[in-house]
Amino acid sequence: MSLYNLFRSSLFQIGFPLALAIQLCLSQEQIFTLLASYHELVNVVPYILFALVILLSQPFNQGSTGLVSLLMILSYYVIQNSLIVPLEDMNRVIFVLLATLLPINLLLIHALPDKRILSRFGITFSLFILLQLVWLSILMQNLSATDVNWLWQSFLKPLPTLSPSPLIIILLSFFITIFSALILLFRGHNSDQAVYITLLFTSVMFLSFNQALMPALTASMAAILLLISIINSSHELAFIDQLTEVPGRRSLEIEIKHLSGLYTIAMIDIDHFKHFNDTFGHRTGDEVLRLVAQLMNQNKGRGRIFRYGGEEFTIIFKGKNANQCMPYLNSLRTRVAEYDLKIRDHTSRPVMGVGLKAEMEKANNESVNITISIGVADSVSETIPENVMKAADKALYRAKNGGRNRVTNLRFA
Ligand SMILES: Nc1nc2c(ncn2[C@@H]2O[C@H](COP(=O)(O)OP(=O)(O)OP(=O)(O)O)[C@@H](O)[C@H]2O)c(=O)[nH]1
Repeated sequence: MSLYNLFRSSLFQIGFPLALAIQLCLSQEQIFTLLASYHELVNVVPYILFALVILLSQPFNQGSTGLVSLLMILSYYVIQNSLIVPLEDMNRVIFVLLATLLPINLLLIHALPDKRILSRFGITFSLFILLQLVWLSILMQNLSATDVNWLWQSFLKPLPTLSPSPLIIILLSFFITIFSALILLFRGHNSDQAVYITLLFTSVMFLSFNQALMPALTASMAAILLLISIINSSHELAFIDQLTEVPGRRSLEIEIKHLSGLYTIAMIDIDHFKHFNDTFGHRTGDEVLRLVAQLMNQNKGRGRIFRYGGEEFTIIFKGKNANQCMPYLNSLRTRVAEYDLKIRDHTSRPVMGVGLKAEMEKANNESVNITISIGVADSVSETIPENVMKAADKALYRAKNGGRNRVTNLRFA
């Protein structure tokens, strides 16, 4: 698995914030000592970071991450301005309502569309949050301290030795965070990652609420991870091909600009792909593109793979001449040709011409094989990267004309 795929895997997206949260809990004493003289500043940092996330979420189309941050900034404001530890009387009501409503609102974001904050949907959700704040303040005015203390002792089961949070709140945060992690694991949207990160750190925050600086530290950690997630998703959108999940044309153009010394460029093209698409449908065609990318990824021969466009891929091998790359490219060609592709989704194919029906029925019972042609050129006789690429393209053209399913290097053709 490449480093890029590792970072993108749901397990990493769940495990990395979890490891950070555990580390934060374990080293809180040392961190508090380190930051003792910057108390005021540390308390302000979450506002700055969440405001930055909200601002960036708009142009980068990460509406859910923006809404998560909006919820966090408001909750953090309530914590800093209305909650005093140790929790007593009315502070207990604020704490319980906040520690209940925040995770539930965050969980709700999993089910909502990923729309920008400055959209009709985003504004409606913001008003919904505001409504809850109004309800909270009305409730506060109508509850007496005696009611609160009775509720606290009878139903919420405080665990003063473990945490300022009552047992029910700890369990609620715990289960909601696990549920969110499962959504991230099985669905894996960007918004799922944002909700999970925030739920995880708010759970830690409510668990160790009475520790100095802990609300500020957990909130800051969550905000930093949200910022990284926004930057990462926009990088992905710009540089990674969404279908095959390998770097796209823009990445290739940048890579080409930086090529020097010895290198080889291979241009790879799926044979008769138009016919394949026409016969089995565009969606099956997409599956083939993903499969070829996957086969290339499994054994890259230390090359970097890009989707050049359409059904064409490029591999750049640094520090190798074309001859040294031939065994790998030939083995890739053979592996693709020998791969028995089962046509899975017949019902979702577009309606096809009558003449293709027989071919389709045949495919219901049998597997299909595809082939690729490859053109190779290196920097031995040509030093300008664009020209090496043109030479590889020319070699690919020769491979196609020579009958396809072959690797051609013009120097040795
Ligand atoms: N399914 C799918 N098809 C694509 C995609 N991008 C390009 N294509 C199709 O790829 C086909 C490329 O066809 P051609 O360039 O004529 O080449 P070919 O049929 O592979 O023929 P040869 O290259 O000569 O073997 C076109 O039908 C495009 O519609 C894509 O992302 N998904």
